[in-house]
Amino acid sequence: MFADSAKVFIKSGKGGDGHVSFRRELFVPAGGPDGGDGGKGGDIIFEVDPGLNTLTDFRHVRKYIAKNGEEGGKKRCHGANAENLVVKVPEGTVIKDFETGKVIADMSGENKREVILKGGKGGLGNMNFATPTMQAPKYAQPGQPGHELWVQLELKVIADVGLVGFPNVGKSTLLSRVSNARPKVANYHFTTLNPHLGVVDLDGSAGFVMADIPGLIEGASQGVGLGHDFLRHIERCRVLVHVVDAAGTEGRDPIADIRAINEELSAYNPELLKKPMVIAANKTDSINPDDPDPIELLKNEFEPEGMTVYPISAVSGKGVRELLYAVYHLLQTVEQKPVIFEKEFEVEYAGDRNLPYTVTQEEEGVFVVEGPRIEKMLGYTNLESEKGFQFFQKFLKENGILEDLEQAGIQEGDTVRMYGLAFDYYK
Ligand SMILES: Nc1nc2c(ncn2[C@@H]2O[C@H](COP(=O)(O)OP(=O)(O)OP(=O)(O)O)[C@@H](O)[C@H]2O)c(=O)[nH]1
Repeated sequence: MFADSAKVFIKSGKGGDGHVSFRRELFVPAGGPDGGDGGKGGDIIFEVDPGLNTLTDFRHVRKYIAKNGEEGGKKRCHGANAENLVVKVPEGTVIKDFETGKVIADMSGENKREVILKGGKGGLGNMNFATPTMQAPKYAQPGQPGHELWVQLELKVIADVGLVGFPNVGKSTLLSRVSNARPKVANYHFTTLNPHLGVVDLDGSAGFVMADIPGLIEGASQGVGLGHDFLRHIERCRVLVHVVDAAGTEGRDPIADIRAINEELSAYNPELLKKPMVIAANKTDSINPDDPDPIELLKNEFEPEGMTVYPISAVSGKGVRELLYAVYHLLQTVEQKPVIFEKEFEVEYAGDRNLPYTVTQEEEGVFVVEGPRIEKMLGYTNLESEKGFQFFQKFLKENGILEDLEQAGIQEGDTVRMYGLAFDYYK
């Protein structure tokens, strides 16, 4: 069974307590303190395992608890550090705080391993606390507690091309025809409960990954039906193929269907409409010749908007090759921006709601901050000045992202472009 989301509990280990003890030696009546330090608690680390492609295992094992550090011992013995607990996830797993929904980590691209919860530090043993005035300290530090959190794991399928369309228009049939994927095909709605991936192989050399994004219906952007679960998968596709039932076999109107789907896409994330789209006008084998030609109608409606219409029959295979080559060529034209660093974060606004922002590193030394209200968060800061840069750093620090950015290599003098609703600013 395929699972693309799971809720799990994670907990890092507590640090071992420091030890209180005194040297006991023959003929040395009052030996000094020799209580050792406690060991560090285990971290919770998430790591990408390229062999995994589902979150199914997390439906069975839902608790991941790292071991505690060992207590310090006498004779200055350092307690053992606990082993870190490494949780293996498929590439494309997004880890969110279950309570707040805030993204903690996105295990995609370069990000293959990330410490999600740090184990507690071990406490210092009493050997550390001897001073000239207090030569026999009877206390040691306790180990620091571990951290615990419920996290939501979500798997974003990374496909080059996404098939979108209402149920029963023939998406599964098309995907199974053109790829090695064999999704279930049946004549009832929501046949396909999982997004299916298929590798489309064109003449053995060129190819791409295509996903059947099932269950997209009106209201999906509000979570109706399988709603958000599937819209999420579309975000990373580079090209979208609208599959419609050109024959209108279930009384569907292909033009209205495409408009409705685009509205759902836009309501979920307006950026989705910027992706290149083509139309696969399916079921041409059952078009009623007495009706007005649906292909012509679709062309007149959508080609002026830049969406090319390809008449196909997924069942007979007619027109499918032309569609695939067109999609392949379109993919070549879409520039794939390598994102070096990407982080989502939220900023409290007007005390009662959080606004979402992202920081992206587009290339060496160029960072982009995007969000709804840039001027509110930074004022009219001039980043060129040292003061401006410090202000920006402070802002990033307060929002918990400076550390990540420093790791990604941000430094004074880097370009920071900021895009907001109110104004665009860049140095
Ligand atoms: N006549 C005809 N029927 C087709 C064609 N393509 C698909 N069908 C039929 O349409 C029905 C639905 O096809 P599916 O491939 O399951 O549709 P889907 O869009 O994947 O549907 P969901 O999985 O519910 O989202 C099936 O009965 C198919 O046999 C075609 O080119 N011509």
